[in-house]
Amino acid sequence: MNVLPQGHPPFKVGKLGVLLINLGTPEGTSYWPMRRYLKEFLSDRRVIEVNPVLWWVLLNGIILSTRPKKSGHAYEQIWNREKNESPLKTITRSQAEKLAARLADLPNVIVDWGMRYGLPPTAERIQALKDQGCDRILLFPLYPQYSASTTATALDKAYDALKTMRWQPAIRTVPPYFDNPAHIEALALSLDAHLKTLDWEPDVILASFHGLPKDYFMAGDPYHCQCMKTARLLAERLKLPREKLQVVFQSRFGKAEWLQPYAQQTVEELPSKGVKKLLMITPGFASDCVETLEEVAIGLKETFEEAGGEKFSVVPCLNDSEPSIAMLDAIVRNELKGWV
Ligand SMILES: C=CC1=C(C)c2cc3[nH]c(cc4nc(cc5[nH]c(cc1n2)c(C)c5CCC(=O)O)C(CCC(=O)O)=C4C)c(C)c3C=C
Ligand SMILES: [Fe+2]
Ligand SMILES: [Fe+2]
Repeated sequence: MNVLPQGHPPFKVGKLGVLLINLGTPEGTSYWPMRRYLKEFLSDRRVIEVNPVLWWVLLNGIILSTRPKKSGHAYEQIWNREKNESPLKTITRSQAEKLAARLADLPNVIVDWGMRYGLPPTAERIQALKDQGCDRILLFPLYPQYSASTTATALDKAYDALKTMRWQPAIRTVPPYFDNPAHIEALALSLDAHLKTLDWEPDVILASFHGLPKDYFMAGDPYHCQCMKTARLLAERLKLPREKLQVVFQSRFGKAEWLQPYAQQTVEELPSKGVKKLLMITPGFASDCVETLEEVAIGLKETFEEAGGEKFSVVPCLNDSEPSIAMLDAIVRNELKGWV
């Protein structure tokens, strides 16, 4: 125990924090919670890079009056009613809890989780770790592939919080893990396990990643290349022929060109090319969310069936599965070297 001179302010040190940071999610599906979430998200200059004055007018004049209703409807379909929260939040919390249990043999490690947008805020969780005596913190943005619109903004937000601290903890950040063997292995195990639950063999497996405006790619964002590499390594690991595992990009927002091929268009065209049995996997999402559970599992299923497809299934994201927690555990232990 520290013996402090009289009048010395109390402090705690000697612990190590691991903070999982996910994107964030609305607190409810009705207009105001949806609007609050979308406003914070879509006001981020890392996400929307268009002219700020023009964007302010568009966002406040049009998007925030129409999008909350549309998105709220999508969240309604997938809401975790038992906990009254979005699945992204339920899953991220569980990932942190299970990771903490896996790391229990490491003395002094505290695992926590926070969100870039909404609750719990990253700043609050960094402060909570600091208050518990974490003088070293490993920040772990839960995005396998790096993008300025996800990884960088999550870290910016953490640095904003550090800027306000008199006594900052030492910081490490987890690099993107798109090609980490533990990640590829977890994806392969989950795809294999899912295939075993089907009584049919897919004609094609579509790996669907969240899209990004093409301009961001042209400006040097490595996201596209990292997605392609994840898909290639997964196909190689499973010894799948090249044409069996195809890459598409989903969730296009707005009218600008995004990374192609578009998921919606590809899924619509596949049945006319003889693909009647389709399996989808979403290796860019660490946790199931509205984009995988509603857009893919509900929306793209409908698209495929309406276009003449017969069988459709989606592999769940890695979530809090055993292979996923084993992967997080391996990544964290590697990044903590020299600290533990
Ligand atoms: C221009 C807008 C957007 C960019 C760029 C963008 C990049 C991007 N997003 C993810 C991961 C997720 N996005 C999610 C939801 C979501 N994304 C956008 C817009 C952009 N994303 C919006 C408006 C929304 C909200 C839902 C909607 O209104 O459609 C989510 C899900 C969150 C949840 O609560 O479930 C994730 C995850 C990545 C990986 C990415 C860039 C590579
Ligand atoms: Fe997004
Ligand atoms: Fe590339």
